Amino acid sequence: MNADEMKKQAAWAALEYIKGDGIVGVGTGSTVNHFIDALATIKDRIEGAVSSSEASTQKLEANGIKVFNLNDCNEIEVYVDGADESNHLLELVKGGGGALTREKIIAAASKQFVCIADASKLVDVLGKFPLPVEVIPMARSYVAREIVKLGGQPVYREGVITDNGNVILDVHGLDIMEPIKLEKTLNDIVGVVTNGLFAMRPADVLLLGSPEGTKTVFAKS
Ligand SMILES: O=C[C@H](O)[C@H](O)[C@H](O)COP(=O)(O)O
Repeated sequence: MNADEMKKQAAWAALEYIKGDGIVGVGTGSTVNHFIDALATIKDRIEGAVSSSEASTQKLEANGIKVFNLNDCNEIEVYVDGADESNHLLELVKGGGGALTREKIIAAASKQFVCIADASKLVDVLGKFPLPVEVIPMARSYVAREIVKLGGQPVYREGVITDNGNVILDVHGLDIMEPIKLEKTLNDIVGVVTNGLFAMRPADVLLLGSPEGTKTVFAKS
C-alpha cells in the first residue's frame, strides 16, 4: 500500500465524524483532497463547508459543496485536516502546503479537530519536517535573524506567496522538545503571522491510514 492509498483510507474514515447536518471545517493538502471527494458523497445532508485555502475552496465548489465565510458561522462542530507530523500528544507540524494560518484559525474555531494522515506522519519527537513560519514580506530578513538566534536555520520558500499575501520560512534544526513553548516564542517575533506548530490547539483524534487498516489514535498523556 503506498502513501497516497493510506491517505485516502484515513480521509474516508473521517466521514464517520461528520454526524450533524451543519458546516464542516475543511483543511488543505493531498489527504484533504481525498476527504473532499468523500464529503461530496454526503453533500446533501450537510449545510456546507468553511475552507482553509483557495485550493480547497475550488475543489469543494467543483464538487457542489457550498463554501461559507467563517465570519458568518458559529462554532464549527468538526474540522478535518492533514498534517506533516504528529507526536503522541497529537501536537502537529503543519504548513507544508503553506495554508497554516487559515488552518490554525479554523482549528481554533472548531469543537473537534480530526487529523487524517498516512502512518509515516506519527513520530516520537516533532522536528524532522522543517517547521513552516508565515511572515509579513517586509519582515522576512528580520524574522530570519531572530529564528537563527533561537537555533533554527530558516530557508525562504522561494516563489511562494500564501493566500494571505505573505511569505514562508521553513525552519530546519529547531529543538521541538517543548512544542507549546516554541509555538508561543515564534509567534512573539514581530512580523510572524503564525507558525506551523499546532500544540496550543492539538488534534483531538488522529486517523492513520496503514496497510493493517485505519488506526484511531487519541492523545497519550
Ligand atoms: O499547508 C498545508 C497543510 O498543513 C497540510 O495539511 C499538510 O501539509 C499535510 O499535507 P498532505 O495531506 O498533502 O500530506
